[in-house]
Amino acid sequence: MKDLIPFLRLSLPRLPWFLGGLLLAVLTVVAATGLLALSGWFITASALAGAGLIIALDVYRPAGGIRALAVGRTVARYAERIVNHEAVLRHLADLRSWLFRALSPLDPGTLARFRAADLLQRLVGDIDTLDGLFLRVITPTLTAVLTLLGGALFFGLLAPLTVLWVVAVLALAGLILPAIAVALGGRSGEARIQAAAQVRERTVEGVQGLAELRVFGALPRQRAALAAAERDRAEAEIRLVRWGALGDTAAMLAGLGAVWLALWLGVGWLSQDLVTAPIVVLLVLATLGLSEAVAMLPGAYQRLGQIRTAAARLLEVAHTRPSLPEPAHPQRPDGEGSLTLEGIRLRYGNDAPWILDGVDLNLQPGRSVLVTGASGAGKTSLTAVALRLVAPQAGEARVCGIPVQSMGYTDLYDTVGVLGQETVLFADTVAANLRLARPEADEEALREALFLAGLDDFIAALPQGLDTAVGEGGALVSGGQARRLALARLILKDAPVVILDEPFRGLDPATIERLRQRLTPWLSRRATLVIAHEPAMAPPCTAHYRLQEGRLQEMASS
Ligand SMILES: Nc1ncnc2c1ncn2[C@@H]1O[C@H](COP(=O)(O)OP(=O)(O)OP(=O)(O)O)[C@@H](O)[C@H]1O
Repeated sequence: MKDLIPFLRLSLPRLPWFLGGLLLAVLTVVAATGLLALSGWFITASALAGAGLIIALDVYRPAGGIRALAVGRTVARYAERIVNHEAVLRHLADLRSWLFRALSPLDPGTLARFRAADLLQRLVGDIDTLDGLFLRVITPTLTAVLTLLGGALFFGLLAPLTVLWVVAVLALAGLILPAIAVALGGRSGEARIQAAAQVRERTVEGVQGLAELRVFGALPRQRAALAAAERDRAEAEIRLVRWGALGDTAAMLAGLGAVWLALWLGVGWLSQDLVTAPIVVLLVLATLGLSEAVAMLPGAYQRLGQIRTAAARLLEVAHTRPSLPEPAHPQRPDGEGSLTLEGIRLRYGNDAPWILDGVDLNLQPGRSVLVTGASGAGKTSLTAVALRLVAPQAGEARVCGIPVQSMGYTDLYDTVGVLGQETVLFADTVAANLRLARPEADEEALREALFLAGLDDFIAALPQGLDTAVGEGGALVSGGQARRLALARLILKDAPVVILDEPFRGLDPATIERLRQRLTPWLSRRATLVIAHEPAMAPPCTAHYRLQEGRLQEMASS
């Protein structure tokens, strides 16, 4: 149950909404019960008055009460639905931004522990499951407790105290049945959540890799795996529904038991002249109304298993810490941008070979260094050290003279601009994708950046120009254009230190030559590290090193 406590704490900002919803839920049950009881009392009293057994009967007040309760019940039910759903939807939105905030500082290595589709399931499906915590568990439980207490008070005032046995039967059913429901539904609920995650993973991967699956004839296997995951989910769901139906039946039987008890007690008191016949009918029907509050509980608690599993899955993400957390007292960079690496030694695992084995590098404003090397030589790992995405076993990376581990991520990424191997374009316009780097950039700044990235002609030829949509991941532009859009975005950022990892990958020689010329003046004002397989695939640099066996060998410098 302790997995649910953080979510109760997170719901506190929405407490007024939840309390309002609870109040309305109680009002709904009270109005429904009151309507049933008062109608029964009124019909019985009227019948007795008709038979001459009651001499004077005020018909106006009970009739008015019945009308008020009938209208009140409908209005309260409607308002309860609106308020409770508003409360839960706001709370779920809070949870999504809470989880996203927990995810955002995670470095790629830590994030890679979760599969993308699984994260999506946690952000969407698991958070949605938590709506049951308030709508189905907490609010109905408190409603049942409050209405039973109210019922006990009301019964106690009207009839001998032995009537409390009736409430006790309902309260006992409200305790025992949910406990049984939790025990029976727990495993199925957990299985349902795991199976739903499987279904989402298979579906997302299947859609993402559709072309590959089709080309390699693997679609039938993917379909079979998806069908198996769907079967598991359906089986878990059916088990849950079965237990739910059983719980509902048990709750109904307990309610009927309480009604029979009320009738039995009432008839006994009637024969002793302790109560009148209309009051007996009122007690019996009020018991029937109160049993409704208990009837909701088994079904709700039988879903608690999946709510708990979803909560645990969310906490797993929320408790994940980046392997290189933010420093407690970050140092702010000032002065000119520079990047230095000193004695860097890096390997991925204790027994793994050294990828970087004593790397020194010094980048000052106006100095650009090209690092070439074979595939797998460790070039990208070098940039990862500079960006504090991995921690080297020895040595230190400094930006503006400050060790990168002492800098906050925001300051680090404000100072060091990166064009990584993989860049992401959002399903938005060219302008919006560029303004990600500088939201306040005017059109002239956007066009200047596009010119430096060699995209001016391309954009000028588009009917919608800067407002052209690029599609998800840049699907509506070519690979080379997408890469240059990412380059233009980096240029717009105007960071004093720049890392370009294979900036000209996928470009033709003529475009490369144009970019080399345009980028040279821009790069000359900053400290630049360029990674490429060969010098022809990089802008002109002041020094050229080759990364081999974990060390940098100087090839040329000017
Ligand atoms: N997160 C990681 N965990 C384990 N090994 C890794 C990780 N990242 C890189 N490696 C390994 O480190 C070595 C260097 O990888 P890196 O990506 O730095 O090479 P690269 O020179 O950039 O290669 P390429 O030119 O092909 O991009 C490779 O053998 C790679 O498998």
